Amino acid sequence: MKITRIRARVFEWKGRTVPPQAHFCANAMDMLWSRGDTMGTFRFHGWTVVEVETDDGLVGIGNVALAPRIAKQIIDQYLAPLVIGQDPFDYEYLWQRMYRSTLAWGRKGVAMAAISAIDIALWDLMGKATGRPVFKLLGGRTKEKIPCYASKLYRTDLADMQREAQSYLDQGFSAMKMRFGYGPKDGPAGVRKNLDSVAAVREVIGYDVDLMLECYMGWNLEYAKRILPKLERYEPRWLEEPVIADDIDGYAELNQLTSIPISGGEHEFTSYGFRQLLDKRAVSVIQYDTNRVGGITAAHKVNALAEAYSVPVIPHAGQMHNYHLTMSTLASPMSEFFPVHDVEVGNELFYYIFEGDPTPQNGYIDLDEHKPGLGLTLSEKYLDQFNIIE
Ligand SMILES: O=C(O)[C@H](O)[C@H](O)[C@@H](O)CO
Ligand SMILES: [Mg+2]
Repeated sequence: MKITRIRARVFEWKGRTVPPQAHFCANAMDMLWSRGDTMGTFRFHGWTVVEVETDDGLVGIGNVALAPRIAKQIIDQYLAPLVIGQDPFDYEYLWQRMYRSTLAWGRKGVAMAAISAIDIALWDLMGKATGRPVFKLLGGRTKEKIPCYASKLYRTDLADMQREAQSYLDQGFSAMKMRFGYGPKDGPAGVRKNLDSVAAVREVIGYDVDLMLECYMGWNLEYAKRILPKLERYEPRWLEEPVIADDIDGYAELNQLTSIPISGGEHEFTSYGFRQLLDKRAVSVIQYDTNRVGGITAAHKVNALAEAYSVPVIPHAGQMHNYHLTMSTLASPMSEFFPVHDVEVGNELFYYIFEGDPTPQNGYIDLDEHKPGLGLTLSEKYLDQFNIIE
């Protein structure tokens, strides 16, 4: 089988979106003196869909959500020429070819996200060519079904957050993740508001349900050191991205500070990046996203590393490209799940572009072992609500 074409299209949402609310999620831009919508630069209202076509008519599907227009340019101008004419089963060679040819400016960020999209498509192709789901090519079924945690609970009015938390309990979830809305710039009053939001959710869900806390890089080391001890009483499953991804020593200091596990990795790339996090004991939970980290080829390597360090892998975002990694290794105990709702931050846009993602039943999802490849198709339902850039 030979690759004949790489088609990268940018899907830009033009449909209705939920207007941003102040303080709905702390983030790295909050550190800067700016007013208005600081989450604006962290919206995923565009997504690049990659289709790898072959000479026997099979088409593999990959995706990338980080800087989709730039990712498309990198794919079209640099990566496609490296893989066209090649055999998708030479995926390690092709991964090295894409990685080493862009090392001078790639390695992390959008170049690695672009490589991820092509790599995911290669694995989809290998599954389709062998008639097996991708997880059966990686390690097979390690779980009867995959536990998942409901992930939204953006910082809004506490009563609304309590109603949302209750709705996840009613759907059978026994784990959920909430977002903090305040950080260093908001002072002691912001600390109080952060603590009040955790108390409010705990009041509804009790302590027999896992609660994860998301900072999305919106704090700094000094602030995190002050608030962490105050959070211990709420027994969080983990505290996520308290500092920026480059502050690995800050992560390591926080991870040793209290009983609260520190998680991260959705903004880290390749097995080299995760080796650093693991060697420094910087995280107690690894959260790469397969459409960023280097695709399935890189994620599979990180899973092996994590297993050797006994650090669990709970990939960012759920979505099919991550579910196959979780199903195929004991190192990954569960998945994130973004509830389906109107387009807001944009993580949920995945459901408007693709069909095939499993719907949770009572807090679990399962993968169909009779569906070859990733098990995704492009949805026709919302095409009129996208501008598509060929
Ligand atoms: O862990 C997550 O789900 C991410 O940090 C979210 O995608 C981010 O958008 C903040 O909610
Ligand atoms: Mg996160």
